[in-house]
Amino acid sequence: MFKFTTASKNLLVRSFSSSVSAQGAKVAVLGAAGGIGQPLSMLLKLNPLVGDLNLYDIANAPGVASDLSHINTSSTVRGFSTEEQGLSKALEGRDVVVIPAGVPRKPGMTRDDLFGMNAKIAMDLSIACAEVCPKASILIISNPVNSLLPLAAQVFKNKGVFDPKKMIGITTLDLVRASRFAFEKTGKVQFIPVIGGHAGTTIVPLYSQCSSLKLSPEDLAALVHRTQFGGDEVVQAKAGKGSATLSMAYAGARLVDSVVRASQGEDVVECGFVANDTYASEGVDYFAGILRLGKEGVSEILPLPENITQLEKDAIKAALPQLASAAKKGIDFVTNN
Ligand SMILES: NC(=O)C1=CN([C@@H]2O[C@H](COP(=O)(O)OP(=O)(O)OC[C@H]3O[C@@H](n4cnc5c(N)ncnc54)[C@H](O)[C@@H]3O)[C@@H](O)[C@H]2O)C=CC1
Ligand SMILES: O=C([O-])CC(=O)C(=O)O
Repeated sequence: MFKFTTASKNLLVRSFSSSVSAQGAKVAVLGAAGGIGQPLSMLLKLNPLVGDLNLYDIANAPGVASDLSHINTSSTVRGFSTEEQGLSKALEGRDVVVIPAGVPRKPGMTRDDLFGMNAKIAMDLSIACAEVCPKASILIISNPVNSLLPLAAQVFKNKGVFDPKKMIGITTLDLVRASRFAFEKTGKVQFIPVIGGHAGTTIVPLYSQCSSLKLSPEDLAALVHRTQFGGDEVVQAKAGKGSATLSMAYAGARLVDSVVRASQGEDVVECGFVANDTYASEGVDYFAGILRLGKEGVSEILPLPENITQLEKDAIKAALPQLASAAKKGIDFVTNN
């Protein structure tokens, strides 16, 4: 007969022990059956702060939900398909909506090349969110983030429900990469802010904030480049079978956890791509900043650290025109469709 080890007993008890989860956050994942959606949904099922998880996809969300619903944590999981108002039902009463719905890159493509395929998906999902759960935190994973976050914001603006504190384009994977790549040099896990946007040279890691990192200019340049093109590294390694999914699921689950913890009163700092007027004088209205999260979403966009380097300042400057045109592309799509 099977005997419980102490470790397995602990796991069993921990799985059921959270009293938070019974009333925990109500989260929806849109695109939940995909490469990111499935592991992300699993990580959310394992998070005791998430009490109720709705999974929506154009294919197989009920199957994924049925599978996850057997995991012995106390949250409930339900799956919704496109039939019978599935999307609206999935969004009812949500505190947080995470959106990894959309097509991923293949080698040779930029994230911007996905715009033609993913803009309509993002627009349809944003319209549903604006109509059903306008007060939820909307966290957008789908690429190109630099265009799709402004697109979703414009949908909410047109419907008169846009709250800049509640809509974040997820750049957390850039922070996860920066932290990991610096760890490979220093042996220490540290929070390294990454600002700007989420595509190539718009990704600006602030390695100046990693005090233990001592690198030659050449090695620092290589580290910055690896961080900016970490997504391409995975796309090439997967050789036509998609882009980062598992690390993205981890990063997405971390941001959801941060938003939920902040909503419960914890002081949490993350970075994310948001409506941000720091560079408005240069025509940039959306910029990934260092965010303090609070009970109502983004409570403050923190000023950039005073000791950022000239190289980092130059990188921000170089990102601005790209960010302005990417945002315009998203906004124009809403105007023209
Ligand atoms: N922000 C970031 O750091 C990252 C963003 N991404 C992006 O995330 C997106 C998803 O990537 P994967 O999960 O690998 O792709 P995938 O193709 O494995 O999954 C996408 C899922 O979206 C679903 N879907 C498509 N249209 C939909 C709609 N209208 N409503 C609901 N679901 C719909 C599909 O059925 C599929 O299950 C891509 O655009 C990718 O570029 C990927 C990695 C990192
Ligand atoms: O590179 C991609 O297409 C997916 C992505 O955004 C990332 O991994 O950072």
